[in-house]
Amino acid sequence: MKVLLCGGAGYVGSHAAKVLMHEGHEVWVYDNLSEGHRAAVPEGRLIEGDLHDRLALERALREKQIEAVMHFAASCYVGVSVTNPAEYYHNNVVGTLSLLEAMRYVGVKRIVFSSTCATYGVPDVVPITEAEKQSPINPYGFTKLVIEHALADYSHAYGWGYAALRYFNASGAAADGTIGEDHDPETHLIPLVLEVALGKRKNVKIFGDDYPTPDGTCVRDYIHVDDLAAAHLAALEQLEDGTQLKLNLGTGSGASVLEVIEACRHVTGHAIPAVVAPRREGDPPALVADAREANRVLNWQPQHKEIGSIVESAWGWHQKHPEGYGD
Ligand SMILES: O=c1ccn([C@@H]2O[C@H](COP(=O)(O)OP(=O)(O)O[C@H]3O[C@H](CO)[C@@H](O)[C@H](O)[C@H]3O)[C@@H](O)[C@H]2O)c(=O)[nH]1
Repeated sequence: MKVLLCGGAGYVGSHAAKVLMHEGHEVWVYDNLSEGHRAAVPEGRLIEGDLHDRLALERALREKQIEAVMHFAASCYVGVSVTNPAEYYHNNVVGTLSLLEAMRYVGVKRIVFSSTCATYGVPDVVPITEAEKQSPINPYGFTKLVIEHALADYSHAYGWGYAALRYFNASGAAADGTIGEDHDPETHLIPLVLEVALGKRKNVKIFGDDYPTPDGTCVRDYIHVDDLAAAHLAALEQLEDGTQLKLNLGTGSGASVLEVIEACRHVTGHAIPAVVAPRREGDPPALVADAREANRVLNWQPQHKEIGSIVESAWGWHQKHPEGYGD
């Protein structure tokens, strides 16, 4: 299938591109990437452009005869979304509507959308099923939920087939060490902890140790980025007119901030000093997926089930690329 990956030079998108190409799909990456991230895009597959440039998107869809879109491009920091919501509504809502309009004009009716467990807010029941109420507690989660609603409406009105994949915490790096996680600025826990191991930071801050969790620190469901990529492929292959998939992508088990730091100490052999800091605004105490629906519908199982193996793959990338993509 001919597939356009919006934001395909980013962390999850680049891993999905690799998996799709491996399975014989024709991949095009549409991205307004930074110089260094060119290394994350397969040779000759890049179309440079902005999500807000609807005409450029239409051109890409038409010229490459795209049959389906995967949409990864978004601002994705929970904390920043609280302090700078304007950026989040602009990029994640306005930008995505521009993409959906371009698809509508050109007649592309299949989309796999990167949604998030942040759409659930503070869940009533953990592990979280897809039946949980969606009541985000930060702007990031709201912007993703808005698009989930738009897709349901587009599917109903225009017959689109879509999958909203609610990622839990994407982590790890490709097994061959060629691509990995490099955000600017970096705010994600695992890369930050590994930067301490690399000597790039003095210590890691633990954002709150007084949460109602077993050790007082926040619990998250860390899912390997290659497992996310495999789920995208499976979802793409299921899309038909009117398909509506809303699925949690997680492993089904959680790790606390302290457990992640401990796993990093074990894998790297470094002491990794940690200091307790105040809670970060917008953080729910525990987010763990009930991923049985995705396992069933996509016939998909995560291969990495332990935080240790996820950290190992991330450490492989960080050791080889201490400056990330170098920009
Ligand atoms: O220096 C740090 C960074 C993070 N944390 C904690 O570590 C956990 C994980 O944080 P982070 O890696 O920033 O991920 P989340 O805030 O959980 O958000 C990620 O996971 C979401 C789903 O929950 C995705 O949708 C977002 O895109 C992605 O940023 C949270 O409890 C943070 O409070 C720290 O204690 N210290």
